Amino acid sequence: MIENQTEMEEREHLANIVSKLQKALQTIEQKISKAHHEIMESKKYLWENRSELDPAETAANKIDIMLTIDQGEKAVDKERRLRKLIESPYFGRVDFVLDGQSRSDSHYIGVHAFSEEDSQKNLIYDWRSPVASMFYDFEVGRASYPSPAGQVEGEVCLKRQYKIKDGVMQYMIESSLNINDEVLQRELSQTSNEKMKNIVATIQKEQNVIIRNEHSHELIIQGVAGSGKTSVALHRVAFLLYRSKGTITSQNIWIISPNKVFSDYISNILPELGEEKIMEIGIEEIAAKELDGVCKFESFSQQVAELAASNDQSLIERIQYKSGIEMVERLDQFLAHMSEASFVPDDIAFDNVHIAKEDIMRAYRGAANLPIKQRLEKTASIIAANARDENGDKATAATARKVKAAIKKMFASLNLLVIYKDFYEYMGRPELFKLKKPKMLEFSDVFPLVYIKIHLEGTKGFEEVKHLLVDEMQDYTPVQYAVLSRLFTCKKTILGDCNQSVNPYSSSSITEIKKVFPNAETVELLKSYRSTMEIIRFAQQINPNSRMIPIERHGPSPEIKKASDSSAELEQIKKIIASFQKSEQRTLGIVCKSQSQAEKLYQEIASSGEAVHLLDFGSDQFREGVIVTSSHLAKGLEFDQVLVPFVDAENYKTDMDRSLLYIACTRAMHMLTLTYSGKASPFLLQLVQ
Ligand SMILES: Nc1ncnc2c1ncn2[C@@H]1O[C@H](COP(=O)(O)OP(=O)(O)OP(=O)(O)O)[C@@H](O)[C@H]1O
Repeated sequence: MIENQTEMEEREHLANIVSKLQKALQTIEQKISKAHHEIMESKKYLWENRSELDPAETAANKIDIMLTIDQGEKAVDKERRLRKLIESPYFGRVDFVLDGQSRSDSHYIGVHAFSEEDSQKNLIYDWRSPVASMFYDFEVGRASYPSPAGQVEGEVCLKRQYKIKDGVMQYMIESSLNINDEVLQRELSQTSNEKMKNIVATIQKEQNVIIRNEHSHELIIQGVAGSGKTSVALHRVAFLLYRSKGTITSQNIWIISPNKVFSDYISNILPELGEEKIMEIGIEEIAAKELDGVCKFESFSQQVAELAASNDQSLIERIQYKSGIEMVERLDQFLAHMSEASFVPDDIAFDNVHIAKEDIMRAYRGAANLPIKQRLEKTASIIAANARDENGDKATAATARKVKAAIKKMFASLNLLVIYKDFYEYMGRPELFKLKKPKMLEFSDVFPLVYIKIHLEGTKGFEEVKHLLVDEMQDYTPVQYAVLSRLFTCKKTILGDCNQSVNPYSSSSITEIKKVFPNAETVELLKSYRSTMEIIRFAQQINPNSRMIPIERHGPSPEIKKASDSSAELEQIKKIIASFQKSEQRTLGIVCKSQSQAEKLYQEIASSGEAVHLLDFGSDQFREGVIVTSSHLAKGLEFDQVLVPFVDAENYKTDMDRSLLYIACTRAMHMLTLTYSGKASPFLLQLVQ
């Protein structure tokens, strides 16, 4: 017999669960208040009796207080989960009959688990539990889920989806093959807001495989724009935290985030899923830490801005040379050469101590697996420890020190910048090393230099990190990956889209990334969930390489508006803003090619009294309303409506411009408009009638 078969029965079941959740909430609130009272009382007791208590008693009381605080914090955490469940206890249900049995068991699936206190019966299963995987992976029919004893086989005899808001069921859908789509459609047609949403209720099968992958040491996710890469990666973190409770905490999972606005945008997901935020770090922070005291460097965004503003061929050549996969090989070849050629031993003869250069070389060769500075240190220590005078007596401490110093001087130069310059001499390309200013590197030199530094000095790395997420993988070069692989030896999830590079001269393809991580597993996501079919088809004309498969969701066709001149274009932009302000939509992104264009346009719009926000590299928050920004900063974000201004032939003409235009257009969920004056960009030729 199937329990809660009719909608009426489901509503009763829901009311029953909500009432149990409320009862559990009351109990936990009482616990919290009791813990609070106990802490206050214990502190009062400690204070009032401070002169009579001996140190052991004081310490014991303090430990008691700490334990109560710890229990209180756990209770507060539980309270938060219960409140969330009361709003929406579950979103799915699978009824499963185990092979060999006749009775089915119902499993209601929610963001968190909930069980009855007395009976310990599971009333709601966590979406990450093994049994819940069937909800994402199977329709009605044969199914299985993993268990410690092996795969559990059986039959799903019922699958339902629910939308419950504020404890009230808004709709309930019986599963058939395309039901998933219907719920998904409803979710996708909603307006955006300033934070990324969780997708637990509608995770797709191909996404679920990635989320639950526990075996890959490196997992590379290549996904088209809007395919849910970032969402999936964050749900994967929540899954890994659930599976590794007790061994990994959110402090052990780090994300290399492209900028602070993006970090803010995604910051909600893990707390919504009942986990704490993970640690984040920017690639430039990593470089700054490694190059502290060595030199300063320009930022990646400065490099992108420079390229977007000019077509400096020698700069492009410098960047391309340092961004290819061959760069790692070249550096390895140079480092192997340098560590041998730069060490020129000589015979030592002082204080009656004689050491042959062959012995010094032998010791140096014996320490070949160490970074150069440590290798020299070890060579010097071994030779000094074995140094004997003419009588066969051990060298004195003072002589040993002199021996050590002499050996270290046998290495040509340990100055990092000198060695880096030598690299280009060795390659016969000295013109490729150009400082931005004295002691200020171009961005493309930063990671080759860090790579050399690691070989020279070694690194402690980031041992506390047990899993690393790298988003926007296409924007990192093979040398950057080679550095990351040395600094972070942990498991990694690397995600991005090779069609969304903000700097095609330094972008990496999957093949290149895989050369650094040869054992990585690669998965591809082709279905795009963010934008309507009309927007996706439009974006595909701009970038014909894109293999996006749109999901069947429709909206207005993107519009290209021509203005007679730039001031008429500005008027058009203001009109679009005005009609957005009157609509139900919550976010309008005005996405310019460069940050300087965004700043200028922002000033022009703001000066006419419009409420607009400028997002720049100093911003740390994504907001609702009208936002003016650049493609570079908008990457990873999304807006209900996108307006791309200045799409004229002068502004959008290079490969890099094409990539930036594609990124801008694929930020739109429901509506897209492009404006220009003069001649349209060649990328719009097929689109402008
Ligand atoms: N299974 C899903 N159910 C509901 N919404 C989804 C699902 N997968 C993705 N989405 C939605 O699609 C949009 C794009 O997701 P996300 O930003 O994670 O994609 P992305 O691949 O990282 O995009 P991009 O590379 O273009 O920045 C978001 O609004 C997300 O909520």
